[in-house]
Amino acid sequence: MSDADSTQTSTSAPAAGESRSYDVIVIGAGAVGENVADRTAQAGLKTLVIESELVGGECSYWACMPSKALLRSGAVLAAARRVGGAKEAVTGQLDVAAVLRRRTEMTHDWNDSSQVDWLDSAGIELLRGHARLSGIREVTVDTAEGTVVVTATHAVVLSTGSSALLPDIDGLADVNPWTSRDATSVTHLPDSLAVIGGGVVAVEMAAAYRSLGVDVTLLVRSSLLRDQEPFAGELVGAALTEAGITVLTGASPTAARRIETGQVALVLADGRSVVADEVLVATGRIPRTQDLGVDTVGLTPGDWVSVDDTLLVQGDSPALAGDWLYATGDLNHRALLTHQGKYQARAAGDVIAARAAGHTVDDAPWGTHVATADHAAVPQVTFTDPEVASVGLTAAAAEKAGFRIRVLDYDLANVAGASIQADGYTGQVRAIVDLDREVLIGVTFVGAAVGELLHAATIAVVGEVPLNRLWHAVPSYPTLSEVWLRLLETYGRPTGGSSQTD
Ligand SMILES: Cc1cc2nc3c(=O)[nH]c(=O)nc-3n(C[C@H](O)[C@H](O)[C@H](O)COP(=O)(O)OP(=O)(O)OC[C@H]3O[C@@H](n4cnc5c(N)ncnc54)[C@H](O)[C@@H]3O)c2cc1C
Ligand SMILES: NC(=O)c1ccc[n+]([C@@H]2O[C@H](COP(=O)([O-])OP(=O)(O)OC[C@H]3O[C@@H](n4cnc5c(N)ncnc54)[C@H](O)[C@@H]3O)[C@@H](O)[C@H]2O)c1
Repeated sequence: MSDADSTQTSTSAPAAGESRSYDVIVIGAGAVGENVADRTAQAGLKTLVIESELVGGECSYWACMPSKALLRSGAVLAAARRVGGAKEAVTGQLDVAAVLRRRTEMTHDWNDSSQVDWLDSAGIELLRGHARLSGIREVTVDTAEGTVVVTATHAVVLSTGSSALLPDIDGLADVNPWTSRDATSVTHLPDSLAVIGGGVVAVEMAAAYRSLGVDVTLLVRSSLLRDQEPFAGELVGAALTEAGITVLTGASPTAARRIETGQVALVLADGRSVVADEVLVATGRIPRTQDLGVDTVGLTPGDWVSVDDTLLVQGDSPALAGDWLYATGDLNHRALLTHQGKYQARAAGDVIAARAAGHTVDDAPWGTHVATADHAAVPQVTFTDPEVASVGLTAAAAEKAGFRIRVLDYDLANVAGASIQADGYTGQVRAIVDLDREVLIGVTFVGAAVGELLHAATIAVVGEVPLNRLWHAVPSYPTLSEVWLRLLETYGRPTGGSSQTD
C-alpha cells in the first residue's frame, strides 16, 4: 500500500514552533471529524483539523469501503447464480486480482489527496501530526517539522476513533495476527484464514475471504451476531456454512503459536485446535484515547469518552467546565458506525456554532442539536449473503427496556417480490410494536438485498409513524417491500377508524 501523498497539508497550517488560535479544533479527520469541521466552517468558525494518518480515517481506507468492495463481487456472482437464465450464463469464478484492484481503487490506493482537496475547498485548515490535549482548550501537535501548540476559543472536538482490540490470548501478539486493517488491505491472499470473533467484522470478512477462494474457519465464542435478533445469526451462520466456511461455535482460543510450516496453530479451551496460514482478530474495538492527553483534563487514557446528547464530554473534572470539549464518532462508544458518527458530527458542529453565537440550544429529544437516534433508531446493515438490516430495538432489548410489545414475524420468501428477486429466496423479517403507542420501535430484515429496505423502517421508527397510518404507505408490487403489508396484516387491520391492539 502507498500513502505517498499523505504529507500534503494546508498551506496556511501553523508551522513548527508557532502557536495559533482557532475557533474550533477537531482532532482526527476521519469521516466524523471531517463532518464536524464542515459544519463549524460553514457556520463561519475558523476551524482546524489535525490528522496523524490519512484524511478520511478508518472507513475510507481500512473499514467500510474496502470491506464492502471485497464482499460485493462475490455477492453479485452469488445473486446471479440464484436466478434461472442468469445462472446458466455465469460459468466462471471470481477474478480475484480484479476484485483486489477494485478494492484498491475504492481506497484511492490509500492516498488521501482528494480528501485534502475537499478540506481546502471547504475552508478547513489541516495540520498533519499526532495531537494531544495539553490543557483546557489547548492542543499540542507533534508534526514532522516539530511541535505546534494550538488553542481553541470555542471548542475542541475529539474524533480519534477506535482500533482493533487484541484479546488476551497466550502467544497471540507474537504470531502477528491480522486485524481488520490487514484483512481489508490484503495484496496476497493466504490459502487459509482463521477468524476469531462472531460479530460484524468476523462474518463479513469470513464471507469475503471465502468468496475469494480462501479456506476459512470462524471461531465463535458464543453466537453469531449476538446483538441482533437470534434468527439473524442463525440464517447467516447457515449461509456461511453452506458457502464452505467451517463455523466452530463455543470456540474460545486460549493459545496461539507459529509452527514450523509458518502457519498459526490455535488451541481452544475445550482442547480442539485449528491451523491456518493467518489469523484475523475480530473481537471488538478499543478507543484511541491512550495517547491523547486526556489525563490533562481529568479523563482516563484508554477509556471510551462519555458524552451527553449534544456530544459534550461528561466528567467530574473542573477542567471540563465551560462547554468546550466534545467527542464524536467511535470514541464516545454510542454507536460504532460511520453514518451514526456523521449524524453526531452534524449535531455537534451545529451546537458548537450555536453556543459560540450565543443562540438557544435546541436540545430537546429529536432537536437540531442532539443525537437522539443513537438511543432509539440506529440502523445497521451487515453485508453478508444474506444481508442483515436492522434498526431500533430487538425483541429482547425492548423487553429489557420495559416496553409492552408485540413481535410480528414474517417469512420474507412468501412475498411475490422475493420470488422475482431469486429462485429459492430465503429471508425473515421481524418488527417490534410498542403496544402503548402502536408504533414500531425495531425492525430486522434478513435476506438478499434487504439493506435497501432498511431506510423505510428507520423512517417509521424515527417518525413514530402510527401503524394505522402505515396502511396508507402502499408498497409497490412485486417488490420485497411488500413485506410491510404482510407485517401490518399480521398485526391486524384497524376497523371503524380506530386501531386494534391485538
Ligand atoms: C472492518 C470494518 C468495517 C466496517 N464497516 C462499516 C460499514 O460498512 N458501515 C459503517 O457504518 N461502519 C462500518 N465500520 C465502522 C466505521 O469504520 C467506524 O464507525 C468509523 O470509521 C468511525 O469514524 P471516526 O471518524 O469516529 O473514526 P476513524 O475513522 O477511526 O477516524 C479517526 C481519525 O483520527 C486520527 N487520529 C487518531 N488519533 C489521533 C491523534 N492523536 N492525533 C491526530 N489524529 C488522530 C486517525 O488517524 C483517524 O484518521 C466498520 C469498521 C470496521 C473495523
Ligand atoms: N457493516 C457494518 O455496519 C459494520 C461492519 C464491520 C464493523 N462494524 C462496526 O465495527 C465494530 C467492531 O466490530 P467487531 O466485529 O470487531 O466487534 P463486535 O463487538 O461486533 O464483535 C466482537 C465479537 O468478538 C467476540 N469476542 C470478543 N472477545 C473474544 C475473545 N477473547 N475470544 C473470542 N471471541 C471474542 C464477541 O463475542 C463478538 O462476537 C462494530 O461495533 C460494528 O458496529 C460495522
